[in-house]
Amino acid sequence: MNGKTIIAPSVLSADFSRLGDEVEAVCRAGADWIHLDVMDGHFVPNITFGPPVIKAIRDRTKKVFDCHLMIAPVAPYIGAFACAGCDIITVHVEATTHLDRSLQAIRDVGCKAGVSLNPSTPESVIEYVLDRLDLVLLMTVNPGFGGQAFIPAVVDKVRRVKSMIGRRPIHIEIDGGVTQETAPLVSAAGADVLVAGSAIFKGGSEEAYAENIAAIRTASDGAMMRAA
Ligand SMILES: O=C(CO)[C@H](O)[C@H](O)COP(=O)(O)O
Ligand SMILES: [Fe+2]
Repeated sequence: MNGKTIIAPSVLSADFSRLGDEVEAVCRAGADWIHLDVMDGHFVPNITFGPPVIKAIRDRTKKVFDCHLMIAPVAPYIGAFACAGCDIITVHVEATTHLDRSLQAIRDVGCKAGVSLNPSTPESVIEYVLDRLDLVLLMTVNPGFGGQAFIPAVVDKVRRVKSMIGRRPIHIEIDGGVTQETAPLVSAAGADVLVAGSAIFKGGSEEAYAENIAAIRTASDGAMMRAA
């Protein structure tokens, strides 16, 4: 995709006791999308929230709800996440036996379809589903927790995915350990959507969120322009 970096704060690092207010604050602070990390304690060793919580915060903003499903099985729940108000639904290739069917099911409920790859998963798994995809999410940490260190080996995978998708209108999203230091690495390699949790919610105030978002945006937009 061409243009400016899309910043998608992960509410995993927000204050859950004030989740609706946090969503409003980070939107006012400059968020483009809201990234929602759904974890089941089975596919990943952590549990977060599901459709009722997403539905409860849906009316706090009109911004895109970017839902990252770290659950297995995932197919039976796609309809519930669409009804809760998600705009993009991303499934892990490692969590679905029938990736093609899951992606089609996401589009059938009117959402954009994404696939996520763990750091060790080769990009070849998406070769035959490119026409069913709106977004590829490349994990730069092992999924399950916020605040982990960025895995630099994935930068090469970003370049390969960029080359695979060619001129198709598919977003490349990076998730895990994104900071103003690591953002330029993936933006230069072709990523256009950056998820960040701890690097955006640090500071705990709307002013801090605005500064944190601006720092990542400046670093990534600069790298994207230099690479163009
Ligand atoms: O999917 C995720 C973890 O599985 C989160 O989106 C990700 O870790 C964001 O948190 P941080 O920016 O703190 O790494
Ligand atoms: Fe995520």
